[in-house]
Amino acid sequence: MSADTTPTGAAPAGATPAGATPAGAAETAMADALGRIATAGHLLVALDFDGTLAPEVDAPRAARALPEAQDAILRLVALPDTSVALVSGRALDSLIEVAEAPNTVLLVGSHGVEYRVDGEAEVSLSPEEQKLRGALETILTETAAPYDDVHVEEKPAGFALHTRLADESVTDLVLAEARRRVAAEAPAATERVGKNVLEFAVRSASKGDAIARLREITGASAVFFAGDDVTDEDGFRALAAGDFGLKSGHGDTAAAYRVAGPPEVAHVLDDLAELRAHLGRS
Ligand SMILES: O=P(O)(O)OC[C@H]1O[C@H](O[C@H]2O[C@H](CO)[C@@H](O)[C@H](O)[C@H]2O)[C@H](O)[C@@H](O)[C@@H]1O
Repeated sequence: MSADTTPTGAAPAGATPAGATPAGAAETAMADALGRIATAGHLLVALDFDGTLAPEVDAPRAARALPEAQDAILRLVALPDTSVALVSGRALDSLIEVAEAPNTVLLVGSHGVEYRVDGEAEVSLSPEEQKLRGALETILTETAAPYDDVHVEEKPAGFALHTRLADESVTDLVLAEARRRVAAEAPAATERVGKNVLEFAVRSASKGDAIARLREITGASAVFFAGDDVTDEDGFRALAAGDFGLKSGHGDTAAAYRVAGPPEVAHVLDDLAELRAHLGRS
């Protein structure tokens, strides 16, 4: 395998393998597992976007998948009995803008709230959800307003507070104030924590729900899922025996395998596309 793995260990999905296995053994175990999943009867390749396909950048609209990752996705989605899905925390419109993916790639936005699976997607909120979303908008825009380096991202079912550009003391203040007001004024909201982002939403769907739904829609016999952030852990926990979970970067994880970041994820996808194109399927 050409992927430059940072071997934090290999273990069944659901385990936390960090540091459990010597470097060479982990790399071999990962190569073996990739070889096995490449032969799945119907393979679903589900991929997080930011921090997995695309390196992190300060402006969310500027994020793009690495060219090698984009190329591997196009090769995978062109293979028979192979589905590719992007499973992102971004609003679907934002994902469509940055991912530049063909229509054959399935898209899941807002951590499992929005789907582009068969035609146009639309999120229709109930009156109660609209009211809750309105309360969240007020709370988060008022909380961010005093700070130039904090911005609010609008999503169909919620809002995200971005603090990447703020210093630590401002970040601490803003997050505490947002949580205090949401607890008091919008307690039904779902909180999601990510890298320099705190989101509140009116729906509690997760990437685990998305993996389960995509597995059903595609009829996949095995799932490959790669992600980097806290919310991707729901996706890793939805994997089963015979699936393949790949963590991008540092942090505790339920994924069985880990690489250093987006360039290494792209190498693994390249290997997977190559293997699946040339191996028979089971
Ligand atoms: O599930 P993902 O596809 O990983 O989306 C998670 C969040 O990604 C975006 O924010 C993150 O990436 C930005 C661009 O690199 C970065 O500036 C920000 O600090 C990160 O949190 C997106 O803006 C969010 O809506 C997603 O929830």
